[in-house]
Amino acid sequence: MEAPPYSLCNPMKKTTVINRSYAILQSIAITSMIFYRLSSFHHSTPSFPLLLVFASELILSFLWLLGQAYLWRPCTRKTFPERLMLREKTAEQLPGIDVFVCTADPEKEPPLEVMNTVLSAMAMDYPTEKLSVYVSDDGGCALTLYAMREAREFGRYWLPFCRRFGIKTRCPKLYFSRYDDDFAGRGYEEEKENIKLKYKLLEEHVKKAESSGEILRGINSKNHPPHVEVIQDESDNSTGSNVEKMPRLVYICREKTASAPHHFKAGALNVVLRVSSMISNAPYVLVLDCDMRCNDPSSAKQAMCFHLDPNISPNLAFVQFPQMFHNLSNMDIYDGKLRSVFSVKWPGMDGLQGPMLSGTGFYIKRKALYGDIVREDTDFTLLKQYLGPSNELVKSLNSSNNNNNTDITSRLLEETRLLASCKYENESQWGKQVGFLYNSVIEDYLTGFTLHSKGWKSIFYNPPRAAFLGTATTKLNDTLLQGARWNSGALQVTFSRLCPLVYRLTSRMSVLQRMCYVYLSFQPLYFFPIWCLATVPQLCLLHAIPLYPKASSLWFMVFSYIFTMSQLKHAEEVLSTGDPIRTWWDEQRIWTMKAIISYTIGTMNVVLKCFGLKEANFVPTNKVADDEQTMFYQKGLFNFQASTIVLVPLVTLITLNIFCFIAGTVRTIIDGSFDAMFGQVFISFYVLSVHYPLIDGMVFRKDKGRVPTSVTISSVAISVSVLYFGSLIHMS
Ligand SMILES: O=c1ccn([C@@H]2O[C@H](COP(=O)(O)OP(=O)(O)O[C@H]3O[C@H](CO)[C@@H](O)[C@H](O)[C@H]3O)[C@@H](O)[C@H]2O)c(=O)[nH]1
Ligand SMILES: [Mn+2]
Repeated sequence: MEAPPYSLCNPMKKTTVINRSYAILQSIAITSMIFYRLSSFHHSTPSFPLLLVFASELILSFLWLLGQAYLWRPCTRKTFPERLMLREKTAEQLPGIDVFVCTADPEKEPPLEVMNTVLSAMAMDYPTEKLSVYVSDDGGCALTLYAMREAREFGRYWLPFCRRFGIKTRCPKLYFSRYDDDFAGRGYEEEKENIKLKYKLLEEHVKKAESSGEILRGINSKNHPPHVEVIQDESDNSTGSNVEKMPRLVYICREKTASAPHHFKAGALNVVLRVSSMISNAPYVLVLDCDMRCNDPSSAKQAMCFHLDPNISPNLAFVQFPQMFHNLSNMDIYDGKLRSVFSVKWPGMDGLQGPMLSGTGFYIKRKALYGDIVREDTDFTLLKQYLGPSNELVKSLNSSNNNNNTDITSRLLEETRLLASCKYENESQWGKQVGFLYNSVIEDYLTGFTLHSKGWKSIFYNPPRAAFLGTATTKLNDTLLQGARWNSGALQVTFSRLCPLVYRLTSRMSVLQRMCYVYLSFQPLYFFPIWCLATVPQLCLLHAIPLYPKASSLWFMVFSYIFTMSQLKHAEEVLSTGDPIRTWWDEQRIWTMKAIISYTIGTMNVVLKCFGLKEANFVPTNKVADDEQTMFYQKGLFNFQASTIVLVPLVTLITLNIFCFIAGTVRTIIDGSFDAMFGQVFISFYVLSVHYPLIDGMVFRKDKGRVPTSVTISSVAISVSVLYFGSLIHMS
């Protein structure tokens, strides 16, 4: 009899039926709409506004069509780590895992938080000698290094405590804030108090070091030599059997100079990839952002249920866990949890070739990152052309150094300085064909895409207990600017030779899988239809130019069917992922805001970059919560303390819609043209009701989070000019 598998994959049958029926009916409706538009053009030459609206409809339809790929074949998975442990029997047989934790900015990413992430990773439920944790510090900050040393010392108490009492929340800060483990064994209470005191002390140490400022003097985050340090303390040298074994902890600060490009996170990850190959060279790598604490110590074993399954493993590149967050409010007005990505799109792709790489929370096969070139028969010199000048690195490819050599020779440590230097990658294929790719600030998307195009598969695993918990953006400004960075990254890919629409068309990637990739890289294009639909029908309403069929006509049914069904589908999706119906409405709003701000800024950045007017940039998101901002977010209130570039367009559009709605409706009533203008009245009504919080912020709110009066005034001024120019167009 065949042994039971380590994991199961269940197709979501009911969802599939709903999704496909919706897709088919909606395609018929969309085709009819396009037919209606084209045949109406046949009768009379279309006006400019009508052309804009039609172009918008075409773009929306194109993106809609691509989006259906995510819904075609969704599935869910289950793992059985106990079976794995039973079969692999001893810890010896488990493969090594190297955990990479990236940090870049000690102000936005406080070392205390990084330390918590590192501790949670070191405390994972995995054989100690098979686990190494590497911290990549792009900030070159001595405080971070100091915090890592302190963390390791604290780990001596923390790790045994977690193991002894089977604590599930292994991130100290989270644990002390919620104590949700229902353990009450002998000695637990006492130990808990004990360890809590130690943790407080640790926090104090780090805070003191920070406030003394001593440690931060002379640090330059853009210019510093490489520094690799295997963190050790006295107990490491003692051989007593009562000394708790600890996973290895390595601090890496790569060299940076102002003149050499450092390629942001991808560059950092590639350095760690090389350096770790000298030290532990584990066959699997877990990548974590500095705020992504491990929340379930068993995630490594869960991932191994796939990586060690002989039926799945040969072409499996990575197992992606969803990003989840510890600081979400019940009223997540900014969609900080990225619901549609991790509850709909990724499970959908899981039924195809697998989810996209999502930056953090994935277990990836080291070999997959080294690229096709790494085969046994590849010539040594060719390998060096790919991997750069280090012989040691090339040698490491075929050695399965399983992380149990405790002392790393000084020669290898010296080699790591070379591997972490700026010039190392010159004339190699790092970032082009090897490691994490550089063409875009969304290195994850791009790297995952090329892996899939080479035939690798991936798996999405969403376990009952969140495996990792990060910090979600809880400010309007942060959310929209983060979205702008992602979307300029996406568009960078669209405009490059790696554009998923055309790259390696003959590869083994399925059409549906490709559609998913194309969707994300073309998504910034939403900016065009959304801007158009937020202005053109409204201005035309004001000037009594009808853009839609009469409400009483049959063709109007087509338009209202498309709109209603897409809303119902969205609502159905929200409810089926277990969210309240309010989320549907909130998502409508934040999605439009993203289209207006993030997609637009994202597109502008890429255009400016094409003309050499702007450099690609990766400004890390803020991970420090201030009380005021958290208060607004927790209450589900928008915080309009945001930069002008974010606020002015939004407020201007709302002002414009208010004006057009009121004046336009009055006019249609006087003219008696309600039948012809109903569609447009409805659109502006819809815009205003979805974005009511903006009106509230402009007119009624008195608190600090309201829309600043200066913004309202300038926005009113801009909308008046738009109205004026709008009427000029009409006259021409
Ligand atoms: O020059 C840099 C810039 C950033 N980072 C690190 O990259 C991580 C992600 O940065 P963050 O500011 O948190 O960006 P997010 O937009 O929240 O990140 C999401 O989007 C990124 C780009 O797609 C992915 O890499 C991330 O994993 C994903 O969580 C953080 O740990 C940073 O420290 C570096 O190491 N070096
Ligand atoms: Mn982040």
